Amino acid sequence: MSNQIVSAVTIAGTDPSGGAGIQADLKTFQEREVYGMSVITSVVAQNTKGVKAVEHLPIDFIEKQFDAVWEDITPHAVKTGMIATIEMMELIAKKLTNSKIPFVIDPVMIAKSGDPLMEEKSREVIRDILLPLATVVTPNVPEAEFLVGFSINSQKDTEKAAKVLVHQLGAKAAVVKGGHLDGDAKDVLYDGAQFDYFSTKRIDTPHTHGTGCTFSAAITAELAKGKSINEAVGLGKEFITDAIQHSLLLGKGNGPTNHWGYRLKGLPNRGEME
Ligand SMILES: Nc1ncnc2c1ncn2[C@@H]1O[C@H](COP(=O)(O)OP(=O)(O)OP(=O)(O)O)[C@@H](O)[C@H]1O
Ligand SMILES: Cc1ncc(COP(=O)(O)O)c(N)n1
Repeated sequence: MSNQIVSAVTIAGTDPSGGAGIQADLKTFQEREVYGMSVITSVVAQNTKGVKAVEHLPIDFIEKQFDAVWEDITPHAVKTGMIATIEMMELIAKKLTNSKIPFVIDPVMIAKSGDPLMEEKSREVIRDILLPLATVVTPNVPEAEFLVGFSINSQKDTEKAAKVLVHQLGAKAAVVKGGHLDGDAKDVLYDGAQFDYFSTKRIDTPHTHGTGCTFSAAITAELAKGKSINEAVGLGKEFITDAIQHSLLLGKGNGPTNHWGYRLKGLPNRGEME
């Protein structure tokens, strides 16, 4: 194995309580042995109970962070999470249009707490200007429904949505996550040629704050290492499952996942130990 250091950057909002956003992404990169960097779009006062306030950083300052990373340490992959405004999306499109590195888009729209994280008028813009640049887009069901314009109630709908995300909206591959559907936690990957299914038993827990961020960051880290899309999604799925299985029982609301959960594989979780 070469000793080249693999790096990745996340462009997203913050979570001072550590479970979602930039903080979850950086913890995930670290656990995957990828050097993590970040460009902050919005500072969010939030915790496991919900969002209290949001401040967007000025566009020129977001651009300065972007340039500070890229002029110094070229990342091997990039992901976006919370991008609230049209101006932010236009900046990211300008910066990544000719980029050759894998680009994972987690099209974060509404937090699990129900608080909006993307302005409503921006939703069409992420679809129109960023999706065509994506190596992988990872919507949950409500986000996919908005992007494709029809409701998703079955696996057939999920597959149809994944095809639209690729063939009509221009992503190279799409993972439509089943976290919000009933039954097993089944995610559908479509890469333009075939479907692959990543399914686990649903873990009965309220502690799923930041699951989407963590999953997409793990996929980004594996793409940064040169893994194929299929391998990266499979490894990301294992990582998020262990992180949910061994969640830390922290906070007064929907608690965070455990980014070192994979190291506890096979051991009793904290709930079972009490
Ligand atoms: N209770 C659960 N048990 C097992 N896996 C789950 C559970 N909830 C979510 N997942 C998995 O976690 C990953 C993230 O999916 P989810 O649908 O929760 O994303 P999300 O809604 O975008 O997350 P968030 O907005 O909280 O960051 C997917 O692989 C999904 O299948
Ligand atoms: C900055 C930021 N990005 C993403 C999420 C989504 O996570 P969740 O839906 O679990 O609240 C979040 N809460 N905050």
